[in-house]
Amino acid sequence: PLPDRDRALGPSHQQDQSVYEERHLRYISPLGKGNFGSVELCRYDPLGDNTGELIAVKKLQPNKQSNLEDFQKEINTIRSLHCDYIVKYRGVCYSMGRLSMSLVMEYLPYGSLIGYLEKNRQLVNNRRMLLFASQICKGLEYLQSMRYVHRDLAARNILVASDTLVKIADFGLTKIIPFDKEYYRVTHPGESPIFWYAPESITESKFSHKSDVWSFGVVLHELFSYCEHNCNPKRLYMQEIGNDMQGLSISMHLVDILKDNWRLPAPPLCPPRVRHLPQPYATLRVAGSLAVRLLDQ
Ligand SMILES: C=CCCn1cc(-c2nc(Nc3ccc(C4CCNCC4)cc3)nc3[nH]ccc23)cn1
Repeated sequence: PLPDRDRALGPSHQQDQSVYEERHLRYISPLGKGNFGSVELCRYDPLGDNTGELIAVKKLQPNKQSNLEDFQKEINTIRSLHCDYIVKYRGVCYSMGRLSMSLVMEYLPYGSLIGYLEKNRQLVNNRRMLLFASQICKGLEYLQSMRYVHRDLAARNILVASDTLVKIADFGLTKIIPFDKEYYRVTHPGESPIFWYAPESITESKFSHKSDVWSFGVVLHELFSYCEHNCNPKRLYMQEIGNDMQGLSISMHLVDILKDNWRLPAPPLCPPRVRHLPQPYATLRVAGSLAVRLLDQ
């Protein structure tokens, strides 16, 4: 491609580009589905010569129960986040005469952590796994410093920027904790990823920094299971709950076994020093420093 100086949009202009014109957006391929929308790979090519940058564009799913208001909250959330371990906001693209809008983000070439671990299992050793875990910790710690609760932390929502960098993505369920409280209570649980939820999130719809730390624990399990689909959290919990549903809802069965202190079994390949992490670490700072200390061993 042309050297930066010859491109109409210099790197600095591209960096703080905030409005993308739909007419210069070239659709390339689908990237995935998130909360409230689908994400596509596009090239923003104002010169029309294929030298434009690759971007990830999240479009609002028109039919789903989501609405433009929630999507705008998601855009405001991601726009306010500036952290190496959180996917970067690039701007917005209006269409249908500002009636509809899309969220433009940096494109992370390696995709979600699930696909990456399944494909690169040999490449990723425990040291690399702990590096990823410490990066997710740092991203979550930054979110906590901004009084955000992510509420949907799971390997499917972690993206891989390179062989040594992962980032937290998809802020569709993220909420700000009110200044006078320690938690956020959700009114409409919607389609909840209950197998990543802390007990109080299931029983009282309460979400806090501590419930995000619980979900981080489930992500650690996914990491050290290499995201193998036959030992993902949902499958392991459903096996433990058994098929004797006795009419009780799955979430009530799940809360029962958690209250009986049943926990996801440590993955077979999980190194002993990670297996016996002190339970439960109260804050991410502890979790993060644990991961870093384990790295240095
Ligand atoms: C967060 C999860 C829910 C929503 N979501 C977000 C994205 C997303 N993806 C990517 N890159 C990407 C790169 C390659 C592949 C491929 C596809 C074909 N098969 C192999 C893997 C997939 C994704 N960059 C992004 N930037 C901002 C968002 C975003 C995708 N889904």
